[in-house]
Amino acid sequence: MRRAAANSVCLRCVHTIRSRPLLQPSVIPSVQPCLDQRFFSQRTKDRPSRMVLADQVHRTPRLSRDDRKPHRERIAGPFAGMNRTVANFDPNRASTRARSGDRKSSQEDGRRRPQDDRKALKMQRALASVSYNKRTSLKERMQSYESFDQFDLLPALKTAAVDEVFAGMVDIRPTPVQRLAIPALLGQKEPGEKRVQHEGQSSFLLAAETGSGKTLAYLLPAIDALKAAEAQDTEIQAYKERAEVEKQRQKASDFKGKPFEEPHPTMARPKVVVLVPTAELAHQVGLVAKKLSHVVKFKTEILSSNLKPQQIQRNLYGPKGVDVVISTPHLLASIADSDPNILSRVSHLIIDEADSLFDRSFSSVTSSIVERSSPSMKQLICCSATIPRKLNNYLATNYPKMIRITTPNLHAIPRRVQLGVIDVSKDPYRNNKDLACADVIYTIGREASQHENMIKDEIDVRRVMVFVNEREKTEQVAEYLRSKGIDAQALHRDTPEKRHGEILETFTTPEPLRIIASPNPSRHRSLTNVKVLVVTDLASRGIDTLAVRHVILYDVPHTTIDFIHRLGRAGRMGRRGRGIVLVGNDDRRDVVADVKKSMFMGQALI
Ligand SMILES: Nc1ncnc2c1ncn2[C@@H]1O[C@H](COP(=O)(O)OP(=O)(O)OP(=O)(O)O)[C@@H](O)[C@H]1O
Repeated sequence: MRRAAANSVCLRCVHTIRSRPLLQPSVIPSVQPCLDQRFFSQRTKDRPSRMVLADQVHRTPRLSRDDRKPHRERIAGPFAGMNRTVANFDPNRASTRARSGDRKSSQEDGRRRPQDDRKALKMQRALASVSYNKRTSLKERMQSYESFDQFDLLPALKTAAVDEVFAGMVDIRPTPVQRLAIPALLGQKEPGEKRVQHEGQSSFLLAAETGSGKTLAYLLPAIDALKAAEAQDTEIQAYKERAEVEKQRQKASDFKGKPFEEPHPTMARPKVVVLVPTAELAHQVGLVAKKLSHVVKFKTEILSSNLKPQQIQRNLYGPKGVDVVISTPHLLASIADSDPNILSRVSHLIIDEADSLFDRSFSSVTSSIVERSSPSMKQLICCSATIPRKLNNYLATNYPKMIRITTPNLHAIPRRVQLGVIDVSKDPYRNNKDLACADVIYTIGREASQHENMIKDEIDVRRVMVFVNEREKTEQVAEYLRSKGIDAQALHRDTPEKRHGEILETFTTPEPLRIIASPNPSRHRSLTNVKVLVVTDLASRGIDTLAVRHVILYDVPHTTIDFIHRLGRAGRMGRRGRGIVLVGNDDRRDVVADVKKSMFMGQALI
């Protein structure tokens, strides 16, 4: 039977022959010249008795001309053109100067970089630049710290990070910003070495790409310093001793006195203060701090405008004291107005999203907190994924000795995030951005259902964020999407604060989201496997949307800074992501083209 089957094999089809490894050419009487002769000659010569592992797995096989075309290019729709191996920007857009510069540089000096022709971005000049030499030298420095064990942190703090923050994760290594920042903030020179204590005040800038683990990079050394100071604080030690004596006394069966109610010396006097621009971010950073405090004992309070004044009062002035406060600047400044001593013990002041907090709407209030904390402050840490030129100049003027820690990929959107551009002025959208947006979301849903992960009757749900420039637009777009059967919610500053956390939770939880597949799909058109959040920049900064793979930029962002933060909600912590920009007639196509080009080249935005 096998012989008969072998004779009938189409000899042009190598796959068929390969899929029958027992088939030998000797049993095929009519071997045609179109067969891959090497395949057969090798098999007859060596006749391996068992399968052997390929030794050229690292090499991409040479493909035939047709196969070389990337898969994405062949599909129509919003994702067409992604995953390219060549850039699809127009080479004619390069300025004549840049083109001649290119030629000259390649002729005269092969090592010289070609001229940067991203004209539209140059006009904006929003971001401060970091030289490429600096970026390369950083890469070398980062190699040295390969595990959290090499940091001179309290052992309990390392355990807390691994067991609580990274619970369930394997092969945990510090991220680039953690490799650079943790030793610098600790005062540690080499891996495994003990730190050198610095006297006086020092300031740091932590600048690293979105989703790169900046929160732990500043929290771990700050908590470490907090615990070290606590161990040396005679007032706190004396309090602990009194509390212990009282505890033993109360354990006695004949105890009749009052319980120990002496307020802790740290009551309303935190040592670590983290300032963030939004209540949502305060909550997120607070959760990380609370996870650490499960192992290393310290008290964290999250102050946000969601809380009633009585609650804030109770939390800050509770008898157990407070070590770490995470707050928005306005709220903390208003508390400091009524209790000027609240900032009197601050040793570590961290300004997360520093470019926002030193921007117009926040700068005076942020500066007032810096000033009030200054007498006791040991470290001022400014942290951001984007350093605008304005902030750069401000810091250079006010903190000339600031230690600047920047990662090699600062201001670059990771290459694992792909950018697709849809021209909504063309068919089939004809300037209907809403329709284009719904179409993209349906494509995401369809694509997901093609490799659906069906567990019992459940299906995986994709989470998509849609960014708009104006808050009115969030409701409008969400309503349109809902009318098309898409599960969309809007979030903006006027959304009741209590609902913010609830709405965001779907997008911030890293757990896979599954829903029960309906056995009788509704006759109305509806998309069940995608959840959409239409939002303004309220959710573009810091919010850790690990599960989001798709970001739709409904409006073209005003600056490269907004591009970085909005696209930064996808592709976090080494994951892959996709951004889709909807470009209309009134939008800056040149800016979008430059951003796309930069992303393709892996260059920093400027
Ligand atoms: N060393 C690590 N290994 C794996 N995951 C990590 C590591 N450090 C942090 N993470 C996780 O990475 C995610 C992103 O971290 P984080 O929110 O600190 O990023 P970020 O740099 O502050 O981003 P953004 O600029 O957007 O605010 C979090 O879920 C965090 O738990």
